[in-house]
Amino acid sequence: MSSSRTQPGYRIASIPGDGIGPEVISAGITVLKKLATVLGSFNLQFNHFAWSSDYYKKHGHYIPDGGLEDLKKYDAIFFGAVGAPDVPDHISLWSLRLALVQPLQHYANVRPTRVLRGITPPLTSTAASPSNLDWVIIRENTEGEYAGQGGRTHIGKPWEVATEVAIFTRHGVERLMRFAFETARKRRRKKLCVVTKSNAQRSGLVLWDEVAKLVAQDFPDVEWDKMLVDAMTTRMVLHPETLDTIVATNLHADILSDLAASLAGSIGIAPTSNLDPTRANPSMFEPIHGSAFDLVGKGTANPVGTFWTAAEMLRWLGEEKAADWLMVCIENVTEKGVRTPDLGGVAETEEVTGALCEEIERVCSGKGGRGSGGRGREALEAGEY
Ligand SMILES: NC(=O)c1ccc[n+]([C@@H]2O[C@H](COP(=O)([O-])OP(=O)(O)OC[C@H]3O[C@@H](n4cnc5c(N)ncnc54)[C@H](O)[C@@H]3O)[C@@H](O)[C@H]2O)c1
Ligand SMILES: O=C(O)[C@H](O)[C@@H](O)C(=O)O
Ligand SMILES: [K+]
Ligand SMILES: [Mn+2]
Repeated sequence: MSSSRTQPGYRIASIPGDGIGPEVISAGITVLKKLATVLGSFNLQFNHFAWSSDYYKKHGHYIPDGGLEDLKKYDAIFFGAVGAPDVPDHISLWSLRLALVQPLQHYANVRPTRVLRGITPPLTSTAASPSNLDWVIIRENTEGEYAGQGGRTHIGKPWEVATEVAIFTRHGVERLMRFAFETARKRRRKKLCVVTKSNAQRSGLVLWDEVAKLVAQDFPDVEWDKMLVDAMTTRMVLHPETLDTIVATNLHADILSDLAASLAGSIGIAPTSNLDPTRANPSMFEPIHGSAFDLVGKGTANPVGTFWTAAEMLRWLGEEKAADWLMVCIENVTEKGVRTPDLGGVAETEEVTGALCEEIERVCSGKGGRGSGGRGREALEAGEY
């Protein structure tokens, strides 16, 4: 039997979606294929799903009948973004992204942020420097403010009523808190900050706090504290070194994670994993940003968030070493200064992608090394990463 037959193979469903989604997902697939070819230790097979706002305008739905069942046959989902100027945002988000993460029970949304090598964070006068901004935000991803409970009556009348009810279940909060404490425990500093708003939100977020306190009893080795979400923005900007793992509700973490990405350089660099930690369903991986209508077709979308996302996907699939190597190569490229305009550079998406493929060839095929510019495979194998 040839060795290639014994290699692990992964089936990936790619859903590029809208706007810059297809631009960054195409870049991500190019890089993943290059990495798999150069390493030669695993195979990736991509199948494309054309579910998007254009598809919706033609067919009247984003996900066709049986689509969710089809997706369950894959090992992972590689997602771009959804949202188009001529479809209301609540229709597109609820018909595609939320129509995937909720039924697939992706209850843990994981958003790491750190300052990649070579990137100067925008607020250099504050404490947000590479050595002290290294966080992972855990976002509750299936309930809370995104529970979908609410409605409108007397539409258009002066007495119109609209409700948007946040739902917090003990089950939902507890499984998420456990995931957050476990994440904190695996990190070097073993610190968790529980973000809340239990002064104003006196039911759901009081339950949130109580469950955090209960779960904490099972993690005596994790040092944890609690922070109101408004004050948290200040702490993130002025005292980033006091934070490590952060857990917050669906909406709070959505907002805080865009702030985190920008403090580290740009919304264009940060990844997202939508995880079903039970592994009953395939998990979904996407850059943190949306479809960015303003950038479509310009060729300047930053693909780094998607590359980092690709590394997170490989890690979840069990390809830890490949994930580490990919991160080394990504940071060699950012350090070399091949950057898109959001990071102050002049490179286009394709140039960054090409530079990363070259770096993968150089580092991962064993040609790289300490003497040849960026860091290489030897350094990685010596445990320097
Ligand atoms: N997960 C998702 O699919 C997702 C996430 C966020 C927003 N959206 C949707 O995307 C649409 C646009 O939303 P928005 O403008 O609020 O958020 P956005 O993330 O699309 O863009 C916000 C800003 O960041 C910039 N930006 C985003 N990605 C970038 C990249 N890769 N490189 C460089 N700059 C980048 C954009 O140019 C824009 O100025 C809406 O329809 C929204 O609902 C979808
Ligand atoms: O899906 C959402 O909550 C957001 O609107 C989007 O911004 C995201 O972060 O995925
Ligand atoms: K996205
Ligand atoms: Mn968001």
